Amino acid sequence: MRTIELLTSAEMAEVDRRAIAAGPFDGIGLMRNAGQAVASLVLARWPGAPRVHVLAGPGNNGGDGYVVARLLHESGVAVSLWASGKPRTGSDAALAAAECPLPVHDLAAFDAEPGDLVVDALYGAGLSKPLVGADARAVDKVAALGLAVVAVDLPSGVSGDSGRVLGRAFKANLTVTFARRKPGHLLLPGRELCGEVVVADIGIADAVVASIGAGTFANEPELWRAALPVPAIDTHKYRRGHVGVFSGGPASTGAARLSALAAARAGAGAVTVLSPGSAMQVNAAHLTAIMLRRTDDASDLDAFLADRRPSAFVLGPGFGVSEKLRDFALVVMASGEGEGPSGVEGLVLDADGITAFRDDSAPLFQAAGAANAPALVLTPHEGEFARLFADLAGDETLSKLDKARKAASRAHGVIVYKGPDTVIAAPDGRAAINANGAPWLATAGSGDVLGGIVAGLLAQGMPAFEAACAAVWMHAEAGARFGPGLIAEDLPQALAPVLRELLGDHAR
Ligand SMILES: NC(=O)C1=CN([C@@H]2O[C@H](COP(=O)(O)OP(=O)(O)OC[C@H]3O[C@@H](n4cnc5c(N)ncnc54)[C@H](OP(=O)(O)O)[C@@H]3O)[C@@H](O)[C@H]2O)[C@@H](O)CC1
Ligand SMILES: [K+]
Repeated sequence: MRTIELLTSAEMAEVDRRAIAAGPFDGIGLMRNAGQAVASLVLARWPGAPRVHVLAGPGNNGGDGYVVARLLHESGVAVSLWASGKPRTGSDAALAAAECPLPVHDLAAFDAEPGDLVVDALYGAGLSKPLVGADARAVDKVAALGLAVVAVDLPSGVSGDSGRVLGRAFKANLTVTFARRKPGHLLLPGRELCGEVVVADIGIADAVVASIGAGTFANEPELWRAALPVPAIDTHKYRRGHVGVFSGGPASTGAARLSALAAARAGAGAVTVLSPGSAMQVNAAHLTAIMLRRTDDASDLDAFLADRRPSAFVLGPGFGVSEKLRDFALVVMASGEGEGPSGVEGLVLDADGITAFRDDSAPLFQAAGAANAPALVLTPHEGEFARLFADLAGDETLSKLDKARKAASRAHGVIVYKGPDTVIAAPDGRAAINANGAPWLATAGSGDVLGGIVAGLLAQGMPAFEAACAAVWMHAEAGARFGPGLIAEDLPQALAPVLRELLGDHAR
């Protein structure tokens, strides 16, 4: 089971409540199902483990652990059961503990042999403080012995909401979670500590999950595939959208050309590099399918908007932090003023396009909030995010997900907060976490390509949140498939097979 909603701990608790109210399983019923799912995976994946150590905490995560211990014991596995704290009288966990015939050892005395397996059922959704004392010692001992770990719901110490480690955490080989994944399974460092994540069906109906109206998703094609632009048979190039990419001066034109190529590969019917006069020659020497137009000031841009009806822009890559950049951005964002929409679907601001607004973002964000304004998409990496949203970046209480959401709401735009766990957030509160990235993507010019893909999709009328999510996924997928040796120039070409697969029958 792998559906794309991600549930916070509060949402998961509410799902549990509603599932129990709807039946057929009560709390202990769900817990037995959860324990059964974990025990089955342990038996299937580690059939030869000489001994399984189940570490059980005081809450329902520990309750799952008592079920696992009992089922493995009933299957003939040698099981040692170690407890940290006691289940509360009358709780489901207390019932599960009462059903388990094994002796309970104090976790403080935890010991194991190399080759044994650990089932970590100390803390899950209810993690509320750092692991200390016997819990922390157990983490260290397991690491020192190099034991394989199966985590129940989450590796203990990892926050399901933020992916952060509270004090110390287990590093699992396999994490078995229930009903849906949680943000902490995708956000770093949580994702790395989970190992493989399996989502087990414990009898909670999809309709119950849907009733929560979760707004956080794993960024997978299911989220946006239906919104991908599909060219009609009778299409012509301008109906497939026209992207304008602003070029920097003569010594820094490459970034814009990378964006332009990527926009074209993402399906824009036409792409124009808007170049300062001083860089016309160098751009002309390097462009073939991409058009070129001299654009020195706001009146040149106005003329382009009027003559060529562009539908999306990329501004920032290689441009230089300047007053001119701010002017251009505000001209594009104001292009929706007047009677009806202008036909400009969106503006992607990347790199210098973000930095240029560091000291005065209000006019940009205000323009983005106006009726009929083109969609604003900002694609900051961590450093750029901190320049534009210093207060959010420095707030230790916020997860990366929270930060991106708050920034999107403030900017009235879509935020693509880049990194190995890129978060895409929309001003309406939706957010997605990307997890198909690869280290090869961390290469100069990679971000320019991403900006171009977003604009290429926007230009074809794809809604901004979906366009940003699709672009992030496609960019990562193309990079991951290319693998070692990847440079940014390879990425636009590498998009083609990814797009072909996504479009399926529409690609023919
Ligand atoms: N029907 C259901 O609901 C189902 C739930 N399921 C399972 O339940 C899990 C959630 O259970 P849960 O809410 O009881 O939270 P859990 O993670 O066990 O921890 C809470 C306890 O630990 C304590 N504690 C926390 N951190 C601590 C620390 N660092 N050091 C020491 N103590 C610490 C905390 O103390 P407190 O915060 O109250 O002081 C409290 O006593 C979920 O992950 C899934 O596995 C499945 O069975 C499916 C059906
Ligand atoms: K756990």
